[in-house]
Amino acid sequence: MRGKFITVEGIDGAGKSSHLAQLGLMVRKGGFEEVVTREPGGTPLGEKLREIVLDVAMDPRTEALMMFAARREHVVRVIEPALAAGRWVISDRFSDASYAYQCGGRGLPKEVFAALETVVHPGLQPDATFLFDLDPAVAAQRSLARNGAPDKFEREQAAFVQRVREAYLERARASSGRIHVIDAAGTLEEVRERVVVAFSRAFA
Ligand SMILES: Nc1ncnc2c1ncn2[C@@H]1O[C@H](COP(=O)(O)OP(=O)(O)O)[C@@H](O)[C@H]1O
Ligand SMILES: Cc1cn([C@H]2C[C@H](O)[C@@H](COP(=O)(O)OP(=O)(O)O)O2)c(=O)[nH]c1=O
Repeated sequence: MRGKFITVEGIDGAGKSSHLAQLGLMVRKGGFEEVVTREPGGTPLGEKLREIVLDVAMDPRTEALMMFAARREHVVRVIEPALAAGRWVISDRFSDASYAYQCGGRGLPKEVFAALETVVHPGLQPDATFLFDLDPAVAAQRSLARNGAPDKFEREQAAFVQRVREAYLERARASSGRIHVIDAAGTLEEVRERVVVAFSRAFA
């Protein structure tokens, strides 16, 4: 049987990566094998593209094309083969991130985004997406506490992050059956409980 495709989304610092292990655990409890991956990245070429796109300032369409170029490799070499083999794929971000960051954040026209989706992953959408929603000010605090220099997106102004958050929520309203919004405020344990509930609901 074909595996399920799960994605996690949210503004930087919302806390989504902290729950990948929990999602993997729940997949295994269900008797399936999981593959945990990320975007941009997930393949050798995708990781090289990631280094550039998270570092260099560029035209919004160039940025979108690089995200989708990395995504094409990821879909063809990792996601589709794993799903076909019955594995469940858990990806830290996918196309909803392009909608939120490139359309919401950078103002990329939605028709351009829709065209790229059609070219890059026709007929493929996640079976369930968990959107970690958090006040940008709290997310910024969490990011500050994390080690490492901030990348190009993490250096963006508050207004950019606010637009990204709103675009995510707008997409969640339009795809309410697929996108499960998780309140990411509170302790790790409180959020983890919400993840367990949302996962059970998604795959009931
Ligand atoms: N509920 C939480 N409360 C406090 N700190 C958190 C919480 N969730 C995550 N963190 C911390 O915030 C930082 C960002 O979390 P992370 O999962 O990497 O976010 P994201 O993947 O969404 O950018 C990490 O240092 C993480 O340990
Ligand atoms: C997948 C994707 C990510 N991004 C951005 C969002 C993030 O700021 C950045 C990398 O995501 P992420 O791996 O979540 O960053 P971190 O490891 O620092 O938590 O790329 C886009 O702008 N468009 C996309 O399509």
